[in-house]
Amino acid sequence: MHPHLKEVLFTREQIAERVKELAEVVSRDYEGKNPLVVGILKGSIMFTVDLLKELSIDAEVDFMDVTSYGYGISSSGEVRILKDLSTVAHGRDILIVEDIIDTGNTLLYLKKLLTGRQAKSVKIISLLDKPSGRKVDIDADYVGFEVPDAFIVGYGIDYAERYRQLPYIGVFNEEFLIKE
Ligand SMILES: O=P(O)(O)OC[C@H]1O[C@H](OP(=O)(O)OP(=O)(O)O)[C@H](O)[C@@H]1O
Ligand code: HPA
Ligand SMILES: [Mg+2]
Repeated sequence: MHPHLKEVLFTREQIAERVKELAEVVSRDYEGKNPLVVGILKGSIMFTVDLLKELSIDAEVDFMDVTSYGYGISSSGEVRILKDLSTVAHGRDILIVEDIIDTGNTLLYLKKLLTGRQAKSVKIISLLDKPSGRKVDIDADYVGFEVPDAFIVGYGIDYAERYRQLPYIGVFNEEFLIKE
């Protein structure tokens, strides 16, 4: 385990197994459709790629880069678009792929934005859900695991841009917070 982590919550193997299960459910639900799978950068990089590999249906992929945390461990509340979709959302079945829902600010913003562009449907899949963090009323349609009230890192998820490359998911040890 990385020395800046307090504990590992999900191993590489547990994540792979859960991603496979989620992909089976998604493939069943989108049978005969050609969804636009939208990975939200940067946190969902690993989940988006691993999920795509397990889908048994045709799908297209695109990415949006949005951010609201910057270098801290609490949401600024303001969601900023750093990169928009390259694909037209109008009329598409969109599946937003997130790594974690915490306050819900990011997903509420994205769901409103894409619904406003007249997507045919907008659903959300999030690998992790932290219900204790929620500040706005939004939930994912598909969730991999619930996580406790702690700052999570690994498998794409960062603190101050670090730890994204870890193949497992764990709790960040706040003794290693960067002090300004
Ligand atoms: O439910 P919320 O409180 O909005 O938090 C969830 C979002 O916050 C993180 O993104 P971040 O802004 O850190 O960008 P990043 O993915 O590039 O790290 C995470 O990847 C989610 O997108
Ligand atoms: O627990 C978290 N860890 C990392 N990034 C996050 N963004 C929202 N919640 C988290
Ligand atoms: Mg982040």
